[in-house]
Amino acid sequence: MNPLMAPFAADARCALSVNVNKVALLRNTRHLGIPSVLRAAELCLLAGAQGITVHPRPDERHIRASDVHELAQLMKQWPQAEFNIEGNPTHNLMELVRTLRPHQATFVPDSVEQFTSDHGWNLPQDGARLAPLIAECRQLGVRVSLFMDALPEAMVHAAALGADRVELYTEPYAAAHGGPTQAVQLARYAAAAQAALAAGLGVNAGHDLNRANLTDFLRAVPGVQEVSIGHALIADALELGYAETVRDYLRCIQNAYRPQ
Ligand SMILES: CC(=O)[C@@H](O)[C@H](O)COP(=O)(O)O
Ligand SMILES: NCC(=O)COP(=O)(O)O
Repeated sequence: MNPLMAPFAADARCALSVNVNKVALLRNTRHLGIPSVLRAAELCLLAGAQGITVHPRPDERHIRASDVHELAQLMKQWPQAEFNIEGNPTHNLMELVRTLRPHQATFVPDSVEQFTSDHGWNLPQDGARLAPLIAECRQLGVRVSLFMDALPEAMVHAAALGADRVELYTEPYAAAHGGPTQAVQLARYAAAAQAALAAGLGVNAGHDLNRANLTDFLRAVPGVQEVSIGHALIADALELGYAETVRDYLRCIQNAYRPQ
């Protein structure tokens, strides 16, 4: 085995799920099939990532439905790792979930041509549309996570809909990191996570997390079971390679649980 690929003793408390959207974005600028989304996922898993995330958008600007099918096949070779498919369940997500039954479906309230995700569900307002789709996923054996702003009062509504987890939308924290409002933001996320845990939900987090802001986030926010990271991680990998980059993110997670 290539020594660069030796397994990394990752902290099991918080899984790193690598979002490979941006590999597909680069691939789609030619008709050559490079860089390979499948190979990227495989290299990240070999380096110790505990999951792969994709967010196939309806316009297929990056991840295509065919990528999701191929990745689902690949994931069968990685029984300890999880496959997380994100998207709007009223657009293209449910068809993929019904066919492929990933470990987790993350419901995101994006419009069809959304530039990137920038808000969570509005609960209880969106609840009536979501409840039957959540129930269907759970019947299929697929865990449901709802993409949510860090609003403690909304967590009880997410639990009442039957969701298993929430994914806290972390862009506002990432934007505040290193500035005067970082502590205020972290307190908001900690309160939202506590409310989610108290309501019986698991807690995921993602959007604009990176090597600079990840450890501080996990130190402050209790019970985060999974972070899904794509944009910054794939950008880092262009400089460092997938293996070194994934390991560096796993180190950031480990450091969060070390005594300070
Ligand atoms: C829900 C979420 O935060 C991510 O899925 C993010 O939206 C990635 O999507 P893009 O890669 O299209 O920006
Ligand atoms: N759910 C968030 C995700 O998958 C990746 O978001 P980003 O790191 O690309 O911002």
